[in-house]
Amino acid sequence: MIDPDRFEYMRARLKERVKPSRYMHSLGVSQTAEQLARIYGANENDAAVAGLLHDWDKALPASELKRIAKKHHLAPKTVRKNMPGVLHALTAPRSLRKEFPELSDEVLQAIERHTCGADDMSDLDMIVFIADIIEPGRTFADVAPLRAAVGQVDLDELFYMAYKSTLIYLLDADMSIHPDSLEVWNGIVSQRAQRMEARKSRVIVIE
Ligand SMILES: Nc1ncnc2c1ncn2[C@@H]1O[C@H](COP(=O)(O)OP(=O)(O)O)[C@@H](O)[C@H]1O
Repeated sequence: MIDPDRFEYMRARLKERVKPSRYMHSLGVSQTAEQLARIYGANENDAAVAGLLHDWDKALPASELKRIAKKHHLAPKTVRKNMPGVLHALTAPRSLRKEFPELSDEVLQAIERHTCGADDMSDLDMIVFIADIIEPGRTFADVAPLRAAVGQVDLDELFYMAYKSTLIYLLDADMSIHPDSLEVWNGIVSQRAQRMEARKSRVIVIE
């Protein structure tokens, strides 16, 4: 359980660090992640904190993000050069660990994975990833079906929908895609196929 005063302190520190619109987005992600955690049975405090701090390094200049990523081997050269937008997620755990030593590995991992995901996402990882996309301030064209699916589909399915919409967005915008994302996507679709298959065989048994 996080101490409310500590949460307030984190909020205040974030407010000093990012621009107002990013701060509002972070509050939205925090609240949405907390709601998702309540609905899907994850730790609500962890979700609120990870959501709040997920964009901690977002305001750092690209040159600084690239320097940190290079120094600590966080991303290959092609990612540092062509997709600097993903670097803030990879660098944040390092600075957050120094700033707030009480943050758990689970929370830091969810922050690290909020942009590109990973092939073994925890429930908390998925919750923060999804909350980043559907928080109330987001106005993407295809955000409505994602919001409508909350609580109607299981968390894996919601993550599948959110990841797919991110990839479609990147393709539509002619943006580079992190090379690991294809592997993540392949894992998502193969696990989904297995879930569908398992569901089908359960239905046959009942019939
Ligand atoms: N898998 C990916 N490969 C490359 N770029 C990505 C990927 N996912 C997101 N991005 C880009 O990285 C940037 C930061 O992503 P993110 O932190 O999720 O979004 P935002 O800054 O809107 O909160 C965005 O410009 C986004 O388009």
